[in-house]
This record gives sequence, structure tokens and C-alpha cells, in this order.
Amino acid sequence: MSTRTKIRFIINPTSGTSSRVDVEARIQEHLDRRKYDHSVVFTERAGHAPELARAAAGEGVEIVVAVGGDGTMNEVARGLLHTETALAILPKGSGNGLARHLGIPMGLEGALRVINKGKTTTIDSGQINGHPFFTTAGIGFDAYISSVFAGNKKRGLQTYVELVMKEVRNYRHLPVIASINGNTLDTDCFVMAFANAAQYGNNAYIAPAADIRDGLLDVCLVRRLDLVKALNLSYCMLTKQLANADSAEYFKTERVTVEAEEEMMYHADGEYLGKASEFEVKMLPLSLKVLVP
Ligand SMILES: Nc1ncnc2c1ncn2[C@@H]1O[C@H](COP(=O)(O)OP(=O)(O)OP(=O)(O)O)[C@@H](O)[C@H]1O
Repeated sequence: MSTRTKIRFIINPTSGTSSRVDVEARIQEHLDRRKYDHSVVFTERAGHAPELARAAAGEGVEIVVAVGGDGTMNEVARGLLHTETALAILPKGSGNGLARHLGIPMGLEGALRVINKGKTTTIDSGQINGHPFFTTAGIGFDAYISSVFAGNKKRGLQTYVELVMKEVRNYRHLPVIASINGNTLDTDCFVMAFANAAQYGNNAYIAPAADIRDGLLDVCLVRRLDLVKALNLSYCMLTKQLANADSAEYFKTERVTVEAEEEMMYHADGEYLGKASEFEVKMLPLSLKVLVP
């Protein structure tokens, strides 16, 4: 019987720019095949990866690799929650928030080297209205941007920044009542972001001090925003200074509930999830095994 570790690559063929052939060839070339017994499957549609990941865990595959961006990572990781199967990431998207947080190299070859070493740890995950997230979730402006970005054919950081700068003028804060750490906050909300990892992706740090193993959400509240504050916030995000920015407030907590006067948009890991007027956001401590450098 083979003593090699079973590993399965789940590839989203629609994410990123490298072709199927490229990725499979790189895996063949750089994966340590004395150590690993590998298989490769491709997703056929959105929402397919959680099924593929759950099936792999059920078959006793020890490591499942999400090959794609944060959307694919979220779907694969969702299927592996609370199992003994570890998630690995070959980043192929434009944001790659979890891979960057964990220090996984952005190139396929470097990321495969991390897989070859095979070092694992366990991280927290979050839930927003029952939907799992691993980097960030949010209500308000960041979810609105996710909804516009989802319908945008062009990807990448520049498109994203252009979109934020254009839309910041069109989006308005809404009144909410939030319960954080047992304290009730009656406030305006332009955006409330819930961070498990430190960044949204693309090295935009929403919660520079976030610890992905502490069982706590880092909550960032921006009550109101105008263009000048938006520029300041963007600068602070890219320079890891958001925790000290005047226009944002920070809390660490296990659970948050929010009641909004009007329905607000929400997202998980950048995937737009629709609108709701009540939210429950909580942590699932140490719920996912992952491969790390
Ligand atoms: N075979 C497929 N056909 C169409 N959509 C897919 C398929 N497989 C996965 N998806 C969907 O593609 C979406 C985008 O994937 P992902 O975020 O990984 O790539 P990306 O958009 O290129 O990356 P980024 O968001 O970092 O720019 C996911 O939410 C997933 O549901």
C-alpha cells in the first residue's frame, strides 16, 4: 500500500490568467511526488468546489488544494471545515487575501514548495448569517463594492481602486444598532468589516493586528465617509495604519449582532451575498487545518 500522502488539487479554470495546462504542468513539475499521491479535478460551475472538497475529505484525502482566488479558497475551505483534511492554496486570483495573510508565495512554484514541506496549523473561521468566511466579511460599502465588482469583467487592483473611488460618492451610510462585547451601539454605518485575517487581499490591511488563531473577530466600523476620508482610509489600509486612523473605530469580540433600519448588503470573502436587515457574525475558533510556510 502507498504510504504517500493523498493530495487533491481543485482548480477553478475560470480564475486568474494562467491556463489549465500551465497549472497542471507546474504541479507535475514541482510537486514532490515521492511524498504525495496527487489527483486533479476542475470545478464545472460556481458552488461546485464545496462538494468536491467535502467528497475529498470523505475519501480520506489528507490535503485539498484550492487553485484560484479567494472565491475558490472560500468554497474549498467551506467543504473542509471541522474535518481532518487540510486546506492548501495555490493563489491564482487577484486578491488572494488568505494566502497573503498566511505568507504563502504568490507564484505557483513558491506555493508548491510550501505544499512540499507539508507544515500544518489550525486557524479560526467566521460566519456571517451562517455563511463561512476566512479572510473578511462585511456589511455596507465593502459589500456594495463586491456586488459591483462581481458584475465587472475587468479584475485586478487598479479596477478595484477605480471602482472604490467612483462609488464612494454614490454610497450613503445607514443607521444601525450593533451589539459588540455586550455593549449596544446606536450608530451610522458606512461600512462594518469583520476580519479574521489581517487583509482584504492585495495587501489592503483592514485589520493589521488580526490574529487568525485567537478566536476573535476584529471589527472595523466606519460611521460616515467622504472622499477626503476615503483617501486617508485607503492610505492607512495600504500602510497598515488603519487601527490608528481617525475615521475608523476598532473592536475585538467573539460575536456581533447588527440590526439595520433598512436592508444592507453583505459579503463573505468578497463574495456578494445579498441584502438583510439583521446580522449575526461569529467566530468558529480553530475550525480549519491549513498548510503554511
Ligand atoms: N467552473 C466554473 N465556472 C464558473 N464559475 C466558477 C467555476 N468554478 C468556480 N467558479 C466561481 O468563480 C468565482 C471567482 O473565483 P475566484 O475568486 O477564485 O477567482 P477570481 O475572481 O479570478 O479571483 P479574484 O476574486 O481574486 O479576482 C467563485 O466565486 C466561484 O464560485
